[in-house]
Amino acid sequence: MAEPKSSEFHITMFPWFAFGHMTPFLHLSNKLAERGHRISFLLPKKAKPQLEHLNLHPNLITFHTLTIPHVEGLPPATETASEIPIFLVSHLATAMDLTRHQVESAINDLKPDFVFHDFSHWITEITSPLGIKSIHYNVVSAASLAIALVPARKIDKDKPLTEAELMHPPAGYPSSSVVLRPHEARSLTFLELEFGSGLTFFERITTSMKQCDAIAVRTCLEVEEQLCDYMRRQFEKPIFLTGPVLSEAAATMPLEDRWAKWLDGFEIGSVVYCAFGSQYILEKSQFQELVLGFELTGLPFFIALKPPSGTSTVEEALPEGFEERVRGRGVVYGGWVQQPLMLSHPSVGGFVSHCGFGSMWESLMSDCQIVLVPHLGDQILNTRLLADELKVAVEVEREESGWFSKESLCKAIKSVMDKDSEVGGYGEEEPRKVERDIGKPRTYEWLH
Ligand SMILES: O=c1ccn([C@@H]2O[C@H](COP(=O)(O)OP(=O)(O)O[C@H]3OC[C@@H](O)[C@H](O)[C@H]3O)[C@@H](O)[C@H]2O)c(=O)[nH]1
Ligand SMILES: [O-]c1cc(O)cc2[o+]c(-c3ccc(O)cc3)c(O[C@@H]3O[C@H](CO)[C@@H](O)[C@H](O)[C@H]3O)cc12
Repeated sequence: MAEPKSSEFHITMFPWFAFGHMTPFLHLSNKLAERGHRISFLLPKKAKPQLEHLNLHPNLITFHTLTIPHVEGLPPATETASEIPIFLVSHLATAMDLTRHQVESAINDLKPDFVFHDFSHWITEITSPLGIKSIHYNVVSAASLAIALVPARKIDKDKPLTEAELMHPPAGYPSSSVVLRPHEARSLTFLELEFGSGLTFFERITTSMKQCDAIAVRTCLEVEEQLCDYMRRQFEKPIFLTGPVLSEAAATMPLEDRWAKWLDGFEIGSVVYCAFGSQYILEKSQFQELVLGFELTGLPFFIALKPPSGTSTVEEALPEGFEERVRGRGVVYGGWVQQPLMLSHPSVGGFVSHCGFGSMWESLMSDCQIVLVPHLGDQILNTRLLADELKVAVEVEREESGWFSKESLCKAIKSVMDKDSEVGGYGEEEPRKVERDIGKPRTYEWLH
């Protein structure tokens, strides 16, 4: 009699060389390892020491490093997207494609049951002949995918779409609120640009999603049911939803003492925290307007942002006299903080976010009121999802040029933080959060 097939799988992870991708792939690996599955995680050499502390199951999750070849146009020794400006990432995609023979030899040696991948459109040429299932795991919202990266979005390399055409969602797109406004259409022009040698971003991702055995998305039905259904119809294949898959490693560490002590000095739910993710850098004038907007609220605040362009510290970029005026109630910090722990500190009651997909989930899973200031493509769509479709956040009003004033930021913050306001108003006993209760995320299917 044949041996019964083991229900524990061996899975190879091969994410895009950006921390916004490798980190959620590792969180998913932790969840799968919790269920007894074994993971071989392929990543650039330099990324390994930065991710090791997030590996909660070193007995089951093994890192396999890749040597990233040099590609003309990239600074020497570049291995991840966080080391280069955004306009150079296309060359990093070329470098990723050049690791193909290393990936092929790893897969041949490891013989996994599944390969989870995202930006390697060629992976099925390796997995299919070996009978290995490939899963394209998307770490961005279903909204961002459904509006831009589906077969119904007709993109012809030889006839680029105009901004007006890009603004219109593809045929059958199910939402009238998760859409771009006319002046935002340019945020999708990158779809038609080369991403790696000889193919566009659109071609890379849609080829990968068409050829894989199944698509997975880091989302849940409560938040994106219709959009996931649309994706399933577009690609005519199963869509597996993983839920938000947040880091459990982060929750086990304490918040840095200096920040915990500072926050302890304020009333419950009174401090507004602000951060815009790992990539975006504000212009100096917009940075100054932002901090002045916080000053105007009169509320305690903690801003963790990179120094704006043209400066090397946040201190040198602050407006005249700002530090003295907000001393004791406001911090502007130019370094990295433990965001999930900041959001769960009892004194923090508001989060001003760029709505990157990681921050979007962290804000939804926290008790904070949410104010959104999106900057790039998918952040705008995530913002529309939270503010206009789910109505659990408030978006800061911008001018057509993209500029937001200190007054509009202050107005948005006060609208959610003010006890007497319509959205943020206190009920009988507890502060009433903008309606939000997604409880345990519901997924279509989950890899057991
Ligand atoms: O000071 C900080 C700032 C940020 N963070 C963490 O860094 C992560 C940032 O990830 P986000 O997805 O929110 O934003 P990023 O801008 O870094 O990511 C980018 O790539 C992935 C896309 O989905 C995002 O939309 C895009 O903005 C969050 O998990 C957040 O908790 C900190 O821990 N400390
Ligand atoms: O900006 C984006 C707008 C949009 O509508 C869709 C996407 O999709 C993806 C994407 C991410 C992961 C996938 O498996 C598929 C699609 C985006 O990814 C980002 O692309 C950048 C290239 O311009 C890259 O630098 C960044 O690291 C990716 O996270 C962006 C959008």
